[in-house]
This record gives sequence, structure tokens and C-alpha cells, in this order.
Amino acid sequence: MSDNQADLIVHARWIAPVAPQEAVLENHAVVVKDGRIADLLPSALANVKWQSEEQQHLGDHLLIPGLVNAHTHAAMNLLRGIADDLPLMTWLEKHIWPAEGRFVSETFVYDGTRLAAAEMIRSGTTCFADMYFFPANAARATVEAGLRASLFCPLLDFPTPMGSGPEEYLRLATDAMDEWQHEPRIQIGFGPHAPYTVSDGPLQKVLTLAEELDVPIMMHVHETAGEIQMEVRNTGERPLTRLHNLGLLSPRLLAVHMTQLTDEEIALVAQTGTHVVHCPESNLKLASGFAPVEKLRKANINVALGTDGAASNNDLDMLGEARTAAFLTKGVSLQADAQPAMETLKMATLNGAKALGRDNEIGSLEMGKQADMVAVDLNRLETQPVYDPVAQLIYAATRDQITHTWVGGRCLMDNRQLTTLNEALILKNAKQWQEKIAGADRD
Ligand SMILES: CSC[C@H]1O[C@@H](n2cnc3c(O)ncnc32)[C@H](O)[C@@H]1O
Ligand SMILES: [Zn+2]
Repeated sequence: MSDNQADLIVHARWIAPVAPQEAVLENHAVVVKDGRIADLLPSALANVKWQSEEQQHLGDHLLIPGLVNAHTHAAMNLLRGIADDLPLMTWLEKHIWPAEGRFVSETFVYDGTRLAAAEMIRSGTTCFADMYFFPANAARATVEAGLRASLFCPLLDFPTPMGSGPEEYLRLATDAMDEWQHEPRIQIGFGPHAPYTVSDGPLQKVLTLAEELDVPIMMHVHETAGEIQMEVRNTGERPLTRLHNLGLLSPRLLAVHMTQLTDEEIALVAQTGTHVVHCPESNLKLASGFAPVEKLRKANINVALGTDGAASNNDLDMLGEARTAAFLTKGVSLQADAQPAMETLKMATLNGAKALGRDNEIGSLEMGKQADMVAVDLNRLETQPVYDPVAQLIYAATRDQITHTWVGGRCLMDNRQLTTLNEALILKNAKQWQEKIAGADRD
């Protein structure tokens, strides 16, 4: 193959590379070779410098890096709408855990993750961070869909459909790491559920193994005030202090939610390089609170964005989540200029990639990185006229305007048609699960 031979050239009216520069490029093209971005140059020069049989002329579209959903429970798509309008602990203890106890299996996780993958591809997510049971089945569904994922293997003090206790969860996690080590699109990490469900011994083991194997850790932390009061009552310490004393706060940790933070705790998170994953819609729906994003940003903390699972959100729409995040930060900080549109796009892409330690490969449209990209059609009544394409994306566009999704240069959605997944089959399967789950309650 000659040096100027490419596999695909995508031309767009606007390209927002996110990094190394935040500026939006006009009438440019991305050249893809061997799954990576080989060039980013003015459209007029693309076919002078490069040859490619495959060309995509997008017109009035904005091309952005693939969205990185930094926290979800993909298979919970099958539990969407099963328990609404409840606070976290009632939702979890009285509804979700009992339902998981009855229905979660390897098949449930495979089917649920496939349903979630279809929704994610259709809404521009190219990489997701998942924390759920039977991660090998989630990995299989992810690879078949063509997506990227970081799968965090669950660990709790008590039995679940997946295992009997910490020793078994740890073994299953290291087995999954062995099994998936040669699949570059899959990363496996540890997912100790929360400070109130995992005791010190297992957390110490997680930390030792994570350091030895050099993998990330994801945990729900300070999601509600109630969880903090409970820990203070039982141990006299706040959960974050306990995690710090155990040595868990570090760039290896993705602390999810973080809605309750003192100024001292924010300083500690900054000092230790811990990443925060903000899940505004789940936090709002469960009435948990909200992360003080503007304060976190001022402290130079990396804040990524996640939807949480579809049973608490109730969708996996990262564009919608980004809009909620931007508005919430402005409202909470009483500063209209807090979290501008470009900052929000960065939170939904590069910051997620950084939190997962994958920013050398994904998160921005830079030469050498994987060609994970999403095209958004701005040529619609709802997003015209266009003065600022990124503002239009964050403040006005909706996920149905996403026309194309590529992962590693492979097109997973072409003009809103899924190429790797059978929509009709997935739909049918989701309905069968609904009948099984709702039917079991009637019996
Ligand atoms: C250890 S597997 C994941 C476990 O977490 C539960 N879960 C889903 N959303 C939340 C949330 O917002 N806070 C705490 N726990 C959550 C899920 O149902 C699984 O049991
Ligand atoms: Zn969660």
C-alpha cells in the first residue's frame, strides 16, 4: 500500500477536534488509515495529498470525537422504568437489588448490554465505562457491537447472582482481565460498589491488585447525604476520609457521583489526582444532590461525564446529559459563564478518556489517535442558523441528529442505520424480557 493511500476520508462543514486546539475547523476533512486518524486538513487539500476510494461528504454536519460515557450499568437497560420516583436507597434495596436477584444472569447481561450498545451507538457514544455483573458477557456484546468499553468488575461484601463474596468477585475479576487482555477495545478494571457495601479488607485487596496489574478502579462515592451520615454514625469518619486512609484516592480511582463534598475534601481530591465522574441526571432523578462541578474545575480536578444506568436516568443519551450538566453547573454556581459549551464537550469526550487512562488513544480528533468520531447534522430547523456549532450541539441539538458513528474508523451507524446490530431483533428481545420480568410479578 502506497504511503498516501487512506481507508476513508470524512469531509465536514465543521470539525471540533477538542484537542490539541479547541478551535472549530471549517470545511476540513479527517483522513483515516488503519483505524487511526492519519491527517486532519482542509477539505480542498485532502484529495490532493491522499487517495481513498471511500469518501464521506457530510455537508452541514459537525464532526466531533466519539462521546465517552464514563459511568453506566449497561445491562440495566432491561430494567429501565421498573422503579421510578424513588430515592436511592429505597430504589436500590426495595426494587433494584430484588429484581437483580431474580433476573440477572449471563444472558440478561449479554442481552441488556446489546440493547444499551444499540442506544449508545445511536446517540454517539463510542466508549463506555460499565460497572455490572458478568462483565465477560458485557464484553462479548460490546465487541460484537464494535464499541469500546472499560468494564469494572463488581465487588461487594455480600452474595449476588454473580458470586458469593469478595474472594470470588476478586477471582472473577482477575479471570476477566486474563481473558480480555488481547482485545484492545476492552479494558477491565475493579468496581467495588460503594463505601457502604465494601469493607476495608476487600478494598485493600482491590488496591493491591489494581496497582500490581495497573488497572483502574471505579466506585460510587458520596452519592447521597444519607450514605455519609450512616458511615459517620458507624465509624465516626466520612467515606472519603476512610478511602483516603486506605490509600484509594489516586489517579487510578474514578469516584462516581461525589455530590456531597466539603472544601477540604475537594482539596484532597485535587491533591491526590482522583477523577470525578459527574452523573447529573441520575443525581437529579434520585434527588441525591449534585456535584459542585465549578468548584471541582477551579481546583483542577478532571471531571468526566456519565449517564449512570438506564434504571435511574432513564436513558444513555450523552448529548442530553451534557446539556443537563452545563445548565446545572450554571444554575448551581449562579454563574452563566460557568461550564461553556466547549468545556462541556470536553467533559463528554476527552475528560472521560483521561479518567479511564485511555486519552493517548481516544477522546479527541488528533493525528495518531483512533478514529472514533461522530457526525451531527446541524442542517435542521431546530439547529439553524449556526453562529457557533459547538454551542448549537450542546444547547440545541438532540441525539436523533447524530447520523454517523465510527469506532476505529469502522462505521457502526451509517445515516442512522446500525451496521453491526440487528435493531428489530434487539427490540423483540427487549420486549420478551419485559414480559418475563413483569409476568413474574403477576404470577
Ligand atoms: C456492583 S454492580 C453495580 C450495582 O450497582 C447498582 N447501582 C446502579 N446504579 C447505582 C447507583 O446510582 N448507586 C448505587 N448503586 C447503583 C446496580 O443496581 C448493581 O447492583
Ligand atoms: Zn452507578
